[in-house]
This record gives sequence, structure tokens and C-alpha cells, in this order.
Amino acid sequence: MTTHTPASRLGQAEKPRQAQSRADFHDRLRQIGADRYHDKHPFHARLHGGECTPDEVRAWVVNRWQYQSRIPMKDAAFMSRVVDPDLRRAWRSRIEDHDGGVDEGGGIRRWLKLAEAVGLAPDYVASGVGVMPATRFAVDAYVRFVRDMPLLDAIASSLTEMFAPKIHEQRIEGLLKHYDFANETSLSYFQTRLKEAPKDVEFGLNYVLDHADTLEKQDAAAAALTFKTDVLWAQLDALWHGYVEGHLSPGAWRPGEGMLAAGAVA
Ligand SMILES: O=C(O)c1cc(C(=O)O)c2c(n1)C(=O)C(=O)c1cc(C(=O)O)[nH]c1-2
Repeated sequence: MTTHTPASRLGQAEKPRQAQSRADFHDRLRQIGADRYHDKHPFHARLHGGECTPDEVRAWVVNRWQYQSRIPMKDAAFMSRVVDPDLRRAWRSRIEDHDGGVDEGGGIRRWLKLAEAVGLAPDYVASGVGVMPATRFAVDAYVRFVRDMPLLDAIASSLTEMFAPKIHEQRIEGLLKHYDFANETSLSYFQTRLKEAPKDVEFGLNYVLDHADTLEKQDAAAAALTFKTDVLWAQLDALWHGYVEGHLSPGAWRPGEGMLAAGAVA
């Protein structure tokens, strides 16, 4: 058997791995989206192409609530670890975008408008009852990742938002074309995200490009973004398995549950 002594132990300096240039690293992050973002998931093709049954749309609304409701919590977890007031100041609008004020509400309330439009009782959706176990695990993994990992990795994991405006546009167009429930009010969540997301992306991307100044940090940031694409993909795999293929997990929303009382449509 041949054994190899690592070069470092022979006294030869290991060649330091060079950090990628800003442009190359940016391309690398974009390529992760091109390869792995959930716009390529068959559930999205089905949803945007008008092929989802009303109950499949409802299942998507019920399950995505888990993501919506945890986004401001993960941003609060992030901010709780930030010592630099400038970074906290730049980040806090994310929480405001989703929570809004008492009177006008924010993204969370807009999501519940969508829930009503598809015939679901907003209180039922907001209770989180009916979320599939796999969805819960995936989303909770994201919150924990942001709470526990280095700040650079936590910020890099938000960068799937670089790819979100395109899918939001496709969704608005596809839902308006194919489903009766779609209108300005029910889709206001996505319309508003189109205005909100660019500032978050600009800040997050510049932070990551500026702070990932070694190849190790670039690798960690790329891994964080890859992890996040998995978080998003896993949620749609769960929906497909449960509602398209009909393998409902225990506790998952069943058609007919949590519906608005007849005549109570928003
Ligand atoms: O509809 C989507 O496909 C989609 C994806 C993502 C994303 O890429 O994480 C977000 C959103 N929407 C979104 O609306 C949103 O507010 C949001 C916040 C974040 C984040 O990680 O901080 N991602 C996303």
C-alpha cells in the first residue's frame, strides 16, 4: 500500500488558494441560482401554467405560510447577533416589510389576503396547523442556520432573493392568466415584493461580495446560498409528494379543512 505524506508535512509550503475576483465570485453565486433555484421545480411550472387544482393551490398557500411567517423571525434572529448599528439599521426594514404597522400590516397580512381569495380562513392559515412536516423542518432549518452560522453565511443565505423578482413576475402573470381568484388584491403580496426586494438584494449582495475576501469565505458563502436553494426546493418536493401524488403526511392540511364559511369570501 502506498501512503502519501501531505506536502505541508514535508516542509513544502502549500500553495495558498487564491480568492476569486469579485466578478468571478458574483458569477459563481448567480450560477447557483441558474442551477438550483426553485423556479425550475415542476410544482412551479404546474402552478404558473394553470394546471394546479384549487386544492393544490390551497395546499401551496397553507404551506408557504410557514416560510412567510418565519422570514421576519429569522431576520430578528439575525439582528439579535449584530453588534454594528449600521448593519442593524440596514437590515431592520426586512422585518417592517413583512410585519408592517398595526393599521396597514405588511407582507404577512397580504399573504392572508391571498389565503382568503382561494377560500381559506385566514385564522386557519395563520395558525400553521396543516403545514406538512417536511415544510416545517426545511423552514426551521433556515431560521436555525441564520441564528447559528457566521454573519456572512447568514447574509449569503438570503441571496436567493436575487432570483426572486423573476419568479414573482412569472407568478403574477401565470396566476392572472389562469385562475379566477387572481386579482390586484390577492396578488398584492407579490406586487409589493417586486418593489421591496431590490434594496435587500443590493445590500446583501454587496455585503457578501465585500466581506468574502478569502476563498474559504467565498466557499462558505456559496455553500450557504446552496443550502438555501435546498430549503426552497424541499418545500416544493413536499407539496408535490403530498398533493400531486397524494401521499399526505399526518397532520397535513386536508381538502375542505380551514375553509372560509360560505358567503364570507373577502
Ligand atoms: O416567491 C418566491 O419564490 C420567494 C422566494 C424567496 C427566496 O428566494 O428566498 C423569498 C420570497 N419569495 C419572498 O417573498 C421574501 O420575502 C423573501 C425573503 C427571503 C429571505 O431569505 O430573506 N427570501 C424570500
